[in-house]
Parts: sequence; C-alpha cells; structure tokens
Amino acid sequence: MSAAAGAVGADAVRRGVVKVAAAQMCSTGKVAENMAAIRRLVARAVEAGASMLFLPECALFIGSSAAETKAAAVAIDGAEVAELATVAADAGLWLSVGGVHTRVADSEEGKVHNSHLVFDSFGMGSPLAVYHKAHLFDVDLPSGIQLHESRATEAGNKVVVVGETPVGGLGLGICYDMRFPGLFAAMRAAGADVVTAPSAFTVPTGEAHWHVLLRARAIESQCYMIAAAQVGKHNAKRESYGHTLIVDPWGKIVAEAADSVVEDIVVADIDLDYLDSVRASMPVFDHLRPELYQM
Ligand SMILES: O=C(O)CNC(=O)[C@H](CS)NC(=O)CCC(=O)C(=O)O
Repeated sequence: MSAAAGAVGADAVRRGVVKVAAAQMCSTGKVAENMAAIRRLVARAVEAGASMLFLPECALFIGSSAAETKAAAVAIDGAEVAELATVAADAGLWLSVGGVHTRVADSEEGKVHNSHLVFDSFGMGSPLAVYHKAHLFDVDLPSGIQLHESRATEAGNKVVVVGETPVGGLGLGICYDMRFPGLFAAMRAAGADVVTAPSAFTVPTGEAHWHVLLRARAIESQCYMIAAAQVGKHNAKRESYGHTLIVDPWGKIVAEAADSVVEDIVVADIDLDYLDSVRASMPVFDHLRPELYQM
C-alpha cells in the first residue's frame, strides 16, 4: 500500500460512521426520578450500540417558577454533575445533557446558567465541555403562553464547539438558540460536524416551527442536527412538544420520536464521509458574502 493510500485509510477511520441515540423524556420537579429516567435511557442507548446519548434541556429538573428553578440549581462541581459523569463512565458512553440549571457564583440575584454539559466516557468526574445558553426565551405568545427565562437565568457569552468527540466536532446549542442561524454558522466555522438543540419546546411553537427550524439549521450549516426533546406535561404550567429529531446535513430527517411516547430513544448513524460529500458538492461556506449582510 502506498503512503498516500495509507493516509486516506487513516482518514476514513477517523471520520467513519458512528451510531448515536437521542432521548425523549418528561422531566418533573423531582431530581431523583429524573436521574432514574436518565439511567434507564443510558441503558437503552448502550443496548442499541450507540457511542453517545443526547438528553434534552431540563433533563435533571423542570420547574414551574423562576424561584423554583433558582432553588434547584446545582453546582458545576457538585454531586449531581459528578453522578452524571459516573453514569456515562459506567456505561462507557459519551453523554450530552442538554440543559442543567447551574449556579452562577457572582450573581447578585441568585440567577443560574442554563448549561449544556458534555461528558466523555472515561469518567473524569466533571464535564469535558460546558455551554451556557446564549439566547433566553422571554416571550408573550398569542396562545397565552408567557415565559420569561431571564428571570431565573443569565445568558452565556461564548460559542462552544467540542473538538474531538465520537461524532467529530460537536457544536453546543440549547432550545430557543435554534432560532438564531448566526450561532450555527459560527459553530460550523469553528469546526462543528454535528450541532445540537436539546429542547423543552412549547406545543404551539413546536407545531408551527420545530421541524422547519431544525431542518433549516442542518441544511445551512451542513451539519447533522440532534435535538433531544422534552415531551408531555411536566407540571400544571408546562407542557412540551416532543418529536426528538435527528436530521442529516442534507436536511433529511433520519430519526424522529413519536410525541405520544413519554420515554424513548431514537438512533441514527452519523456518517462524516457523507457529510464531507454534501459540503464538497455544494460549498456554500466558500460563497459567503459577509460584507453584504453582517449585522
Ligand atoms: O425553563 C427552564 O427551566 C429551562 N428553559 C426552557 O425550558 C426554555 C425557556 S422557558 N424554553 C425554551 O427555550 C423553549 C423555546 C421555544 O419553545 C421556542 O423557541 O418556540
């Protein structure tokens, strides 16, 4: 075998095809019960042969007021986060936990971060990467839904792409972030192959926008999009749309959970050779004209 052929072979091994799982669940205000559900979902992902599992926003806790959310926030170096690291390590699985309310040390009002945590499968006890949700969901919708995420939460200020995961470069988003294409373009520019939008989407906005937004972000960024979702009634005030989704870089839905199933995983292959071929045949990032539309 020539040296050149050897190099191609090595690259193929690095890119390759990797199976992932995305969860759907209905978290409540009871952390211990949510943690038990996470353990069941992890076991199912292992059984399915996945290398990585993606859990939705609010996987550990979903509250019904800003006060509850602040009170339930965990320390990034605390017991709950360490437990998640151990769960991942014991299973030999990489884990994305899409939105954990974490304490902000210097917040005068006791506000939290909505943090997307990534754990590797080696069990170092702490997350490999942390992204703080940058766009906060402060809305007053015609359907009567009012949500003011900023009452409990401080926005993050950094784009985060984890370089070397089983699925290549992994861009971290959360829920409402999916409405901001600039964030996903920035992730692609920073090396993302897979982007994420773990969610607790409202039912009316989900019916109107969920599939369109997620497919559009995948098509534009030419990345796989993984959106693990909360589903069903969490408490008297909150209900989520479900439809956990995995979309390929051409915009095709490759896995979707039924909204009637309260606890489930869906699996799909992440094929980075296919991703490369999509990017090569339509090199949109070589055609950008930021001088025309940079804001
Ligand atoms: O409240 C928490 O504890 C965690 N945060 C959330 O669930 C957030 C803020 S209320 N939900 C969303 O961003 C939904 C976005 C959405 O539904 C849309 O963009 O249409």
